[in-house]
Amino acid sequence: MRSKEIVIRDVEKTFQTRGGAVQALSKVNLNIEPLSFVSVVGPSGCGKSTLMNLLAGLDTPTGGVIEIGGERVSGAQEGNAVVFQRDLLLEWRTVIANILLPFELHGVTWLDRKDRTTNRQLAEDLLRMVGLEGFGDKYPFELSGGMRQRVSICRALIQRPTLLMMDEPFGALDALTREQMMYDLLRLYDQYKCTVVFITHSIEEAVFLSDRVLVMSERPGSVVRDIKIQLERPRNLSTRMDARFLDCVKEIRGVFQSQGVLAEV
Ligand SMILES: Nc1ncnc2c1ncn2[C@@H]1O[C@H](COP(=O)(O)OP(=O)(O)OP(=O)(O)O)[C@@H](O)[C@H]1O
Repeated sequence: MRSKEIVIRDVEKTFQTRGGAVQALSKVNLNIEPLSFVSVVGPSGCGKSTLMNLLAGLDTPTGGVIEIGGERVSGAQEGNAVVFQRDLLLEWRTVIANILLPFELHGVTWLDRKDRTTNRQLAEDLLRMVGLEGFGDKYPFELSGGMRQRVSICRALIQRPTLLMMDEPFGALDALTREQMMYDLLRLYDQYKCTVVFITHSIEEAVFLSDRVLVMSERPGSVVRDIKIQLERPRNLSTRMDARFLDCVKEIRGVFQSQGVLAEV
């Protein structure tokens, strides 16, 4: 399956809570090109996860429409994969069995010997790509936080998604692991080409990874700046010293400062 254009038109989301209505999103308008890597940054609580949940079909907008390849999103769609901040691995399954879970959920028979061999090979290839060769028979509790998140990324990619959505996937990791995960993710993106929508609090991470960074306002969130990142790929350590990288980071900081989200002491 091929990645398709995403169109988000006048999308709004209001939650009805016991304390009253909470408007999370206000008139979000966006087009996302197939195969692009788009990051979303914004202040805490501005509606980033809400937007991703709507895109993933895990919730429905209270206004506007989201279309993927011209079809209105209504419910989880084939070809979509989501990685959350918490890895959500099943503790009683080995690493390989966790990665192969989507096949079982989609009804591919576990007993089919040929599928089983091919899929296991795919899982092992992915593990090798994220530096976890030989860890297939371990259990999640035997892995570090970074290793666990690598496994959950493998589980998403084994489905060969056309749209990969990642909600703060490195948010719970230490700084060094987080940096390594960025390099790993770019390698995987290069190999497993698909559209990526990536939510992060880190401006540097967003600029380093993306073709485009969308900056959201405070709640009710909407897109207040759409920045094209014109840094060639493959990106590496020296990209982070590039004047254009630093300019983009500065521009995004400037947006937050002008909104009063970031203040200097
Ligand atoms: N299911 C829900 N019911 C009620 N309110 C909700 C629900 N989900 C989110 N909200 C509210 O919507 C707003 C946006 O939440 P959301 O989680 O999308 O923000 P976010 O930008 O992802 O935040 P963070 O960066 O802190 O993770 C918040 O005020 C939140 O309290």
